[in-house]
Amino acid sequence: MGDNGRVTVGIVGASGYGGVQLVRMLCEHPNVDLVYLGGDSSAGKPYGDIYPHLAHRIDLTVEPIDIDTIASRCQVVFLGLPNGLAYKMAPQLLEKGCQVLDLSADYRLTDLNVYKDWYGGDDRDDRDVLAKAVYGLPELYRDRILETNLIACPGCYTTTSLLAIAPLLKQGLIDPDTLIIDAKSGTSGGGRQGKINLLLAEAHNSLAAYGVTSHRHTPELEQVCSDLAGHEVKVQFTPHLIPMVRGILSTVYATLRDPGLVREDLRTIYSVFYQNSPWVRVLPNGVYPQSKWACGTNLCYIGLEVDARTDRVIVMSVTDNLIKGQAGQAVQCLNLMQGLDETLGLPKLAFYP
Ligand SMILES: NC(=O)C1=CN([C@@H]2O[C@H](COP(=O)(O)OP(=O)(O)OC[C@H]3O[C@@H](n4cnc5c(N)ncnc54)[C@H](OP(=O)(O)O)[C@@H]3O)[C@@H](O)[C@H]2O)C=CC1
Ligand SMILES: CC(=O)N[C@@H](CCC(=O)OP(=O)(O)O)C(=O)O
Repeated sequence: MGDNGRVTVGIVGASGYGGVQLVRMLCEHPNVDLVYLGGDSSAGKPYGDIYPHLAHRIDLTVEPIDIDTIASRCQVVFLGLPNGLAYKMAPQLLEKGCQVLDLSADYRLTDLNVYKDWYGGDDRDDRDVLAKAVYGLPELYRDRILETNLIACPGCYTTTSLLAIAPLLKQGLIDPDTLIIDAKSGTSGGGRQGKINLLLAEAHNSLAAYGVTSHRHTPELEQVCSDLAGHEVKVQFTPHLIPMVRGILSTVYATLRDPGLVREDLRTIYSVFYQNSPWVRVLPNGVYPQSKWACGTNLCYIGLEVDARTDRVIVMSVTDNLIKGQAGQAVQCLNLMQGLDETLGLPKLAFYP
């Protein structure tokens, strides 16, 4: 941050869903000067032509991606690009002194061989840079985020699910082998670029699982769950596409080690765990979260239940996949990296009732 208390920021991939949420929030951020928007097919277009509802607020044109230009103007750069592009840009930006927040998966997996198994990128060999990346989930890694210049922003399913699971694993309350994550996402989770399954005609009035046993968020979930548990954890993760635009509901099931625990106990444990986390709300007993409550906000709402008949805990967690699940969480990390209050510039109130 400059001596004037302001930070110059650029967004690469500004035309995408993550990009436009970043623009929306950073335009209103009290410490940010948005000075660069970059893109590929959108380069050369005034931003207000791509998103006319923002034309009155932002007067920038999307520029071709040029590292020297970006580094000469920006102290901080957000990369909102498809997987496999950030690792080709981030090392040069870091070298030139920028802080980088990558919204893609490129820096999330700490083992490059695991990354290559799930994402490809056989030419990739940037282990030194990868070693500097910090997983950008502030509720779990706040201290480390304060000390890095490279943030690997988590995926939307992983953010929502890990916030539901973390207290259980960190405190050894469940048998990790029994962990099942059943998650449901709106279609904006697939981004703005056309895909047949995301068409209204395909997704409307329908509900289906996909990536069963093979979704690429599985190794990301297992990496963080293993870190939290202190030993290797395998996760059964099943995502579903549901006919709505924004939001994720993640329902987590696991067997409790102590069958004597009741939901009041767990609620106390969760409330203490998240007492310094302004973006996590643990709901009162018997209240289960609805995805619309988080829509448009950086909040994650968590509801808890215990089934005394099966000795299982059931944790339900909701976020807006584009805000806490993506762009909002990145802004939360920016705030921490700049020594600012982590709530600055982030939406708190949902669109809906
Ligand atoms: N959508 C979601 O809910 C979440 C997404 N993510 C991740 O965040 C990242 C961005 O996602 P999202 O915003 O949904 O993506 P979108 O598909 O909406 O946007 C992609 C952006 O990348 C740019 N782009 C595409 N190809 C290239 C290229 N070859 N060179 C340069 N720029 C390119 C596009 O620019 P142009 O239009 O100019 O071509 C566009 O601005 C992805 O890695 C995604 O996996 C993470 C969490 C949640
Ligand atoms: C509904 C939908 O398609 N969702 C996306 C998840 C978006 C995301 O977080 O992807 P990254 O890990 O690549 O950043 C998917 O399942 O691929």
